[in-house]
Amino acid sequence: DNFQNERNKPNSYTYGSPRTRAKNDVIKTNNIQGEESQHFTMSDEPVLDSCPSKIPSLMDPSTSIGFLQPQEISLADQCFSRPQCDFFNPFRTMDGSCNNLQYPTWGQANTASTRIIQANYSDGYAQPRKSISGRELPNARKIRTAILQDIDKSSSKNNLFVMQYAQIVTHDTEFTLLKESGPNGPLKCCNEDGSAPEILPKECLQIKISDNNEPHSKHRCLSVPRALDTSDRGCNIKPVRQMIGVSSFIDASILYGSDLETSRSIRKFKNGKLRRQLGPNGKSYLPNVKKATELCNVTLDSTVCYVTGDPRVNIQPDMSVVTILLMRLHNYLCDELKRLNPKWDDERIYQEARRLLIAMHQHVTYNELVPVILGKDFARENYLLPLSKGFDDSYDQYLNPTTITSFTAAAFRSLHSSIRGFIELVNEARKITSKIRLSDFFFKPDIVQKQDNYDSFTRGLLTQHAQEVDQYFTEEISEFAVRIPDRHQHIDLPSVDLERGRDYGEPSYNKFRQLCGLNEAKTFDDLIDQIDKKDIDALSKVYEHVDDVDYYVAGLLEKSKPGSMLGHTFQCVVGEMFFRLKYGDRFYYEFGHQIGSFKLDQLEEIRKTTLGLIVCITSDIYSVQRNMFEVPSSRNPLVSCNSIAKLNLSAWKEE
Ligand code: HEM
Ligand SMILES: [Ca+2]
Repeated sequence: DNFQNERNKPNSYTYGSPRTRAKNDVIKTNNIQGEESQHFTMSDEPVLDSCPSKIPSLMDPSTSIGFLQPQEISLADQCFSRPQCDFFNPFRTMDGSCNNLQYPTWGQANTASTRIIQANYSDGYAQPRKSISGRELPNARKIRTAILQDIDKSSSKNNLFVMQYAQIVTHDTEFTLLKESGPNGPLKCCNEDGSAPEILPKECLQIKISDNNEPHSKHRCLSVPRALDTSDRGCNIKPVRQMIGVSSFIDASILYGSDLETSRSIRKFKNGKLRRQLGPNGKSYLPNVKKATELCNVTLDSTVCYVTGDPRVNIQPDMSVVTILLMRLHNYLCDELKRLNPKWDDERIYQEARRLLIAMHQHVTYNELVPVILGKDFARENYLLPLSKGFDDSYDQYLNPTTITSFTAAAFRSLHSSIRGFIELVNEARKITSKIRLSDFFFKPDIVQKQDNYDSFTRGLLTQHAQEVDQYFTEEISEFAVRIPDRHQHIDLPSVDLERGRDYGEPSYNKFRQLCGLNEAKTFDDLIDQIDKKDIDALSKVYEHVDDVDYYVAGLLEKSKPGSMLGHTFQCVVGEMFFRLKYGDRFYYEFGHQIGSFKLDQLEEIRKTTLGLIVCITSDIYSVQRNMFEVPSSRNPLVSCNSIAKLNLSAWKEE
């Protein structure tokens, strides 16, 4: 019946379909018309990639091994009741439900993630994978300290804004919920004194820190509560799927919330606006939480801890800064829309401003961020770049946009490697005025609204180099990070990332090689096509067998692809996710002829959006570089905000 239908279609429809070829033509035409030179004037000639990493959706099934059986692809849909959809609603729901009218739970918050590759659990259900020898896999912390050390390697041109916008997109599209996290915070899998418990609670994974390996560490145990999954929702699909706490779509749920209640709690209900507080300097900041939560350890009425659509806003100051940027943008758009349409009521202005902000955010994501992360050639070849004119009519209702486990539990976490341990504050003359140590400011955003720090943080994001995405991580997140404020919940982020992959049942690296069109490695030496010899040696020292190697570790060791921050298999899986988040989103801003589509003149205006313009609108910064994800240089000079065309929203004026 119905269930059977949805199983079969995705594969037969997306693999090498005529739609793919049609799109190819469109892209070629654009190139001839010189769309190239528009935003990336400095872009070099295309770099030939001898072994291009395609994304599985666009691969011929004979090249990519589609490991999942068709009937497994949307298995988890059965776990959740079918929401009632309003077919004529031109606006997105808050939780992402009903985006797909046929499969209305796709992408909905608090439903299960989806898999693109067969899970590997040792019991076929939920227990983490073992070595093919039957023994336990090597300890995550041991791998981390052996291979994922702290070595300072700056990216040559990418700035920290790449890191920050990527974290925004992360929180927009994924939120791993932990088992038994309640009023007391997440489950504690280690003793208070940092030692390892004799008997491990069954909802825990545990990373022991061995005496031999690290005699001087004061910790003996890293707590890793397991992720909430379908079994916790009373649904017995096998193997389990982990729950995702936010709407999968790139819909600014970080700002608006992923449920109706949250979204209403942060609205002002006047002229469409979001609530805000005035800082000492008369500028807008997010409002403070009223009472303490797990992620906000407020002690005084005056403690600054922000409330917005997503509770992770306070995790580190730059995350707060960019969320404030989005809030200011929303309220700015409300003013503009109200001026053009004085008759619109609060609800109408709110929804129209939200729709427009999401479109701008998607445009920045696909036009500016995705080409930097994945490489411009890769983005173009895989239809990820926006068109330069006209509507895109390629919405694919059989493409599942739900957050992919391999993306959230491994591939996209690779950008943790781009984090810097010290954050620079920078003045208008682009001089560094101070530096803060990241670990001093986890969950302490009050620094953001002191003096003109907001602008100084933003300039810092624009001028400070990101770290390279490689096997190295700053100790600020591997040694000095905490999961929640003031609870001595020590966390080693790269170790947890690695362990989280096992928690999610991600198979070993070798399977991803095949998924992404590479040969299966029979021996460690076969990894040489992607990984340097010395790193292969390091892998063979910690792992028993090449089939044991974790995807996260090997992916970090892969040489990056031309023009991309990522290696072959991360580029492939991250590319697949961005492809689905575009063509599987009925409300994607470039689509025409959908109930929520923009008018053509509105779309053309949205396409003029750049991150530079948004920063100029929302701050007291007077100049920005054109290519906002690269540090300023003679090839990427600062330009005055006055020279950047303001948005012209006259196309939003109703008769
Ligand atoms: C200082 C900055 C950051 C901190 C402190 C931080 C911290 C964390 C923490 C504590 C987790 C949860 C780990 C777990 O229990 O599984 C996490 C998850 C994650 N982070 Fe970060 N992160 C930072 C920046 C970034 C950036 C720049 C990216 C860019 C892509 C990113 C991507 C992710 C992803 C994809 C996840 C998994 C999300 C989920 O499934 O919930 N993070 N991060
Ligand atoms: Ca979202």
